[in-house]
Amino acid sequence: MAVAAAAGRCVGALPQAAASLSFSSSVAQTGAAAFVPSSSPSGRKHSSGGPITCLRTDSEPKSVKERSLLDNASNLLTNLLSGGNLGSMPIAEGAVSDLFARPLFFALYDWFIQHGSVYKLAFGPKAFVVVSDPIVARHILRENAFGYDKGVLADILEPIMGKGLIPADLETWKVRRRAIVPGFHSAYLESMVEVFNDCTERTINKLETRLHRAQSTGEDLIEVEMEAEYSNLALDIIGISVFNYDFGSVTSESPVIQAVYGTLYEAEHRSTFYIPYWKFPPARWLVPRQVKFNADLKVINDCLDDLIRNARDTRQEDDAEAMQQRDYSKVNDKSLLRFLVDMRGEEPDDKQLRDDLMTMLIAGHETTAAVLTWATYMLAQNPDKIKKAQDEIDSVLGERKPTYEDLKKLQYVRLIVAESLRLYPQPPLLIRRSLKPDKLPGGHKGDVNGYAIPKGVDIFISVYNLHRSPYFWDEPDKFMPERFLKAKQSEVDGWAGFDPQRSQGALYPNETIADFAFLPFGGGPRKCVGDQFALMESTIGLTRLLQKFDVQLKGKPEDVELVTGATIHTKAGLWCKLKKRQSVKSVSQRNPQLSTRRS
Ligand code: HEM
Repeated sequence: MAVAAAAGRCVGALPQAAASLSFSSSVAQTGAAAFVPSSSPSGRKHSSGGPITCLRTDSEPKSVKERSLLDNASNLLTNLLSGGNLGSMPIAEGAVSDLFARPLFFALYDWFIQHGSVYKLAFGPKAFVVVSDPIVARHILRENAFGYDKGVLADILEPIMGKGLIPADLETWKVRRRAIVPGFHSAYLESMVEVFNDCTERTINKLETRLHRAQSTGEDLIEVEMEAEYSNLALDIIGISVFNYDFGSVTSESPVIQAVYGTLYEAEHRSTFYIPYWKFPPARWLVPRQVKFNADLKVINDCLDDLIRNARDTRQEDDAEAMQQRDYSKVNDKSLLRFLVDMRGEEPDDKQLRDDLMTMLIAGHETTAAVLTWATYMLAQNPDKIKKAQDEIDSVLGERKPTYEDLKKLQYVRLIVAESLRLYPQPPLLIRRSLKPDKLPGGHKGDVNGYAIPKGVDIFISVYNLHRSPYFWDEPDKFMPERFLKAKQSEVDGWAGFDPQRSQGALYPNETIADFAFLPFGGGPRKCVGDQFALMESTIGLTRLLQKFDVQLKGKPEDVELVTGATIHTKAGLWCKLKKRQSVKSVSQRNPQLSTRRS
């Protein structure tokens, strides 16, 4: 199933009709979308050992002189209605028309370089603050985490995820987070390796079967749309591991799978559309896509309700600690749903459980598919990195599948996943709204007195800007998984620098190591609950692919267009050429350098 294409994913560029109707609320809406930088903003050159390719951009930011009446009117309105300046905070008075000519993400990066790490976006009557600095991000996400909620994002996601962790209000969040986090215990994660391997095996088998068929007609390669393959793989994994339901989407199609993709598509549409017309009750019956969305939601909810009922009927109540000690190799249903239902002392109602499952389905699916897609995209442009990863895989695994212990040794593959998340963070923006007045630190090159923030201000932490910041990364646009092996001294007051020693044994260079300059899974109390899970499944997916195949892009890197919803993905899929790898080297032929380094 060509998911991306079939779903007709929406594009970062915003609908013109909507744009002309209402600009003001649009930024709020689009804030939830991750705006994607295309090629090089402000003439900035992307380099990655090969080009880093993004959307083609057909226009440059407008100078003040070139702004239209609409641009000027919008900026005036902003200053009048949002109280003008937020103290000394720089204002990015962009041209409204810029937004419609190119993805906003470009503009957010340009303004970051122009105005600094914290600036106000002067579009429409509401104030939006864009943060591209680790010191400020650390304040919002960790030091004053409970001074903020999810704001716009929660508004958009609530109809789909209800009171699931992502959009949940603080009270609900505290209760559910306390219940869900213990579910990702080490015995569970270890047992999931088998699920990751089994699901990946289906994808590999499918590709090998296609390749054999091609070989019988004299071809030595196949062309595969990898984004769709990864999307199916991630869906199968999340179904089995979270609620013990096998979508079987790698090999088949079903109404439930269609409904899941339909719902994901709608979530994305809502995050990129200007006017929340779906809040207008008759839209439910009058707008065909809303009719379809509600039908899709019913299919999924019915399916989840069945699974919840079944789990309740077979409940075996136990303490969380006792469940964490279970011998998971003997447990039949290892899913998170089983854990949540069996746990003594937690009695969530069916609606809450359904919201939790739906949240995890959405949070854990597209993100993983996206990181695998961009890792493949970057690797395909860097054959030397493929070779290095394959040497590591051969050395650690030979031809067998990875175990939990092996994952620790597959360091280079894990760093490829991390580096792909640095260049293509999923989601590229974290969204918050201040619940009370706050004072943000000035951050690097900002006001030493900081910035006062009134209650109700919407904040976008641009993870994309953070991850590509020239102030915190050397050669920020270059694909260099090796970068994470070296410590980086800080030259910035208030930032502790990058130091792998700070979190020894971590599966990936986390926010502690990078002191919030690298936030692949967020940071603070609302950090991703599935970070280890996601890192492990992505590492296994990539390892198995590289173990079996050599990968090239089908077309030119620059032809792969980026679009965004909640994640950065491709407009027309990631078409690759897969060739069978020559058989794996024997142990004695392993790359001596690699063996030496490991010993
Ligand atoms: C590569 C894959 C993934 C990436 C890049 C990713 C990224 C993130 C990020 C950045 C956040 C923080 C959002 C914020 O602060 O606003 C988050 C939250 C979350 N993620 Fe993930 N995630 C991934 C996979 C998963 C998986 C596999 C699951 C579940 C099985 C999951 C479940 C969640 C949940 C429930 C939250 C909300 C946590 C809370 O608010 O307490 N994610 N994720």
